[in-house]
Amino acid sequence: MDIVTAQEMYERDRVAMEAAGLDGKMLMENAGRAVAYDFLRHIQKEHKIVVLIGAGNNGGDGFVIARTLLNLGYDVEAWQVVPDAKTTGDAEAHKRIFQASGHPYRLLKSSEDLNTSLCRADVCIDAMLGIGVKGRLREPYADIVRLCNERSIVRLAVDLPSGVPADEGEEDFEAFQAHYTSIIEAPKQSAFLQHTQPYYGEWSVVEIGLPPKQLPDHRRRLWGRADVERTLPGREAHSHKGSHGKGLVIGGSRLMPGSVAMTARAALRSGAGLIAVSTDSEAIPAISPYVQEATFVEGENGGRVPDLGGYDGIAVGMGLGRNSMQETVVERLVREKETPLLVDADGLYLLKGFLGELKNREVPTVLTPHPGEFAHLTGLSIQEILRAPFSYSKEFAEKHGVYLVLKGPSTIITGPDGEQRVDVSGNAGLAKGGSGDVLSGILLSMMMQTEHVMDALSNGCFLHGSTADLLVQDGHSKVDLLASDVIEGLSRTFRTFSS
Ligand SMILES: NC(=O)C1=CN([C@@H]2O[C@H](COP(=O)(O)OP(=O)(O)OC[C@H]3O[C@@H](n4cnc5c(N)ncnc54)[C@H](OP(=O)(O)O)[C@@H]3O)[C@@H](O)[C@H]2O)[C@@H](O)CC1
Ligand SMILES: [K+]
Repeated sequence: MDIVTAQEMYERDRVAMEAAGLDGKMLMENAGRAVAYDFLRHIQKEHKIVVLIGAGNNGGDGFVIARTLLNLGYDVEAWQVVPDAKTTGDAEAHKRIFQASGHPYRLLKSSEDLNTSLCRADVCIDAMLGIGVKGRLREPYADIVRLCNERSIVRLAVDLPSGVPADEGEEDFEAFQAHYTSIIEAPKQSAFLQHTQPYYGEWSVVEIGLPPKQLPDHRRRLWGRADVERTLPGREAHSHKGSHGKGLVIGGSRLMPGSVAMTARAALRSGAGLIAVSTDSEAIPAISPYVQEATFVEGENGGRVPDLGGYDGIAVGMGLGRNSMQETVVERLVREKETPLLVDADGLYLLKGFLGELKNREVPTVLTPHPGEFAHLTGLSIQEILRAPFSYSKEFAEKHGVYLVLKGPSTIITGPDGEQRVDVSGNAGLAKGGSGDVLSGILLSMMMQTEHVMDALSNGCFLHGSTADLLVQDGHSKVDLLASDVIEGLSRTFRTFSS
């Protein structure tokens, strides 16, 4: 499913109209009806429903929604919150159809009148502003949004909660706080940002009849279960351990043996054929009982860099430490040109001095920062990154020729050519030490089993997050879930794909 900016959404509508001969009124009818039927899951016949209608096309959708619900026998009061002269074009045409169907609407004169209606209502549908919003809400919208947010009422939003910008980059706004949003045709960037996503509540997407084959490909999409089903590699009957990749995990230290142990075990649990661990010799006794299947290479302790030949993939950085000897290891790995490399945690910290050399690598380099680590790599603040993660990821990945996995509740995976995928699986149970180490192991394993790196990374993120989701549905809670539980839970997720 594509993720769009406001501009890209307008472009899609334009293409649908030009290439397929659809017109704006038709699309509005499709949108309003699809949203109205989508809302039926959240409303009941005895509910009193208020539909708030703005001046633009989002308001036009509101007239279609109100008419559809009234035709179905629901108790609906339609409120146009702007003077009549403000509604024009397709929205005005649908207002006429609404009236011709025998339905009256109310015009907002004062917010007290509306407040009286809201006091009696059970459900409020926000069809005031959608992707056309610019800047902070003006009156009367700001006042109405405050009234709605204060009331204990079911709040449903059409396309976007009014006031929420469609695109990333905007921080100064006030908005309708929806319990549920019915998004038209494609989710907008703001459905995935930490500061805007909470305004959507739960959401899903309704289809309005745009011709999929003619639409521009903006190369930014949500990666879901169906995509994983399509691209996850199977296991051939005649395969052997060498067929699924021989990986090297470099990291861990005497005081931090667990991280690298989890990476190695997660890689094996997600299908890697062989895993070697290069670590401080003093850490080996702590790691080996946890991953009996791994072999060991005496590692960077004392400045020794392990022999890097013969591996299909290398992951470095988990529990590695940050001193000059470890920096030498990272430097050498960056200059090594034959093996795909994944860099995480301390490895990212040490990588900063060698960013300029990444472009020279001839095989994939994958960086897996959380926003704090990405801030260190870019010199930006965490807040700046969270405000515009799509743009900063794209800029960085293209500039350095790397794959970037920016971790978070919505993980953004960006390729060196700027393609982006978003994974929203997972839950707050993953906000614990060790989660990143486990993800690195899964990603290393996926990279060794799938030639298409974007698919490997997207699938790896999905396996990690959806395992955590499965575990909190059955057996665990978000409080007690440990990163190591996710490793052991991977088998359950794989079994859901086994056919
Ligand atoms: N064919 C299509 O395109 C389809 C579009 N569809 C639907 O249309 C929606 C997009 O419609 P849109 O472009 O008319 O924008 P919309 O969100 O209604 O807002 C425009 C109004 O907002 C006002 N306004 C702006 N900022 C403001 C502020 N800060 N505070 C207060 N007011 C502000 C602005 O006023 P102005 O600045 O012009 O005075 C103008 O009146 C989209 O989300 C989807 O729901 C579907 O029907 C499918 C087909
Ligand atoms: K809205």
